[in-house]
Amino acid sequence: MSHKIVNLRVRDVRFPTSLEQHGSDAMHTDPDYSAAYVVLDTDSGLKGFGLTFTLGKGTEIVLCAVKALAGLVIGKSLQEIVSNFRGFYRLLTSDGQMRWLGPEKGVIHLATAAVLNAVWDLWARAEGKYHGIYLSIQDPKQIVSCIDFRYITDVLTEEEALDILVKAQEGKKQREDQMLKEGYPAYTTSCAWLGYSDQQLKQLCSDALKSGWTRFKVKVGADLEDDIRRCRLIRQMIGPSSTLMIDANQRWDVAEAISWVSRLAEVKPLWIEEPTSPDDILGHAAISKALAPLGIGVATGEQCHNRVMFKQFLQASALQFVQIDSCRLGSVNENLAVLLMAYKFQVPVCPHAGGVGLCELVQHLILFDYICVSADLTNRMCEYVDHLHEHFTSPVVIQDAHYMPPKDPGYSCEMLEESVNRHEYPEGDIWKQEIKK
Ligand SMILES: C[C@H](O)[C@@H](O)CC(=O)C(=O)O
Ligand SMILES: [Mg+2]
Repeated sequence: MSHKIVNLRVRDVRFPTSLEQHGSDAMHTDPDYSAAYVVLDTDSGLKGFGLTFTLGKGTEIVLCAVKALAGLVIGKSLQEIVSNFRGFYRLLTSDGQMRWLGPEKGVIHLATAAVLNAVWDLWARAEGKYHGIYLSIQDPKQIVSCIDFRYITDVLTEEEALDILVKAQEGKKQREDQMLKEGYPAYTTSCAWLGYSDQQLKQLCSDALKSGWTRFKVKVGADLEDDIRRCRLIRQMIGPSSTLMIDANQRWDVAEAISWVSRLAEVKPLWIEEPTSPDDILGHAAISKALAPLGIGVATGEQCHNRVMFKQFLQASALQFVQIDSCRLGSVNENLAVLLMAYKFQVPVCPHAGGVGLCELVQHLILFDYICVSADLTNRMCEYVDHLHEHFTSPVVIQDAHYMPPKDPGYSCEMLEESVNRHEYPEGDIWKQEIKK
């Protein structure tokens, strides 16, 4: 069946997370976790669901961008798209007029991610395989045919990518069985958003320890003395053998980042995440160099907008942990390119998932990375945040601080219709009540 796409719908879905300071950090003090939510209808009745993540205000702009891309999608059959997925990716990202809005960055790229995520969901559903994306694309040749290698062939050619994937076929079945049994290691960010009180932080941390969590991320960057107090508190609670990461969400200049993080070295963070502007590759390289003697790495990627940026971060040794994002990059297609480049540079991938639906999406990518690319779990873990999963038809399953492989076909980002209706902005009940206040 060809599954011709006959319609694309996009909705503005917002959750008032700022009311309780969930998701708050040094730069985003009041995020309302939100999404531009895309549904593709086909002539066969099969649907594809996709989204891109936003923080509330401005989601309507992403909706406009999705609508601008719709004309490139409607009328195409799934068959036509996946038989030349690289070409389709390029059609969306390199339209002769629209590429001026990016290219491959900002709102238009977020919109591209939402649309392509829905196409991947449609594909995986059409394949009907359990365990989602990573089992839907198996053949190394098919995998590389989804990637646009333009701008990255100086570090990774199609032939090299194919070679990596072919070599990783060895042991794939064992890794798959291992994941089905044990799951993929995760860390939690949900205990220590910046807006949480010490009391809340202690309670959440103690609950997380009881549930088996051993890896924790703490938001920092607003006030140094506060950071020292909060990080000491967490380190004391989790003990010396648990892993601690800190995240500044781009708060500092380069020199400030170095001196601030040096003061926090006593709590032994594994990484400092987004210490400065996400575009400052050489700044990150300087921070990496300065913090290496303290045993602290630099992690970044949640606002790294395309594969070219990741390429340069890797070339410049400007990061020690690659944080891919399922909605910032151009969907699975571009994430595949980054996973393969990270493998080539032997830098571990630890995906970003703080947001609505990101855990659901990114679990597929990291399972793919382990099973089909890296075959390595050293220094690797996937972020988990404990918010809003109840709004999805196939929410992530966490067992003993591990992501268990998804069981339903698809890309796991279909939301419950009732949740979408209630949270649609500004007409949903939730927002009508909020606006009345
Ligand atoms: C605004 C988001 O919650 C952001 O703080 C998430 C993030 O940086 C992370 O999860 O990492
Ligand atoms: Mg972060």
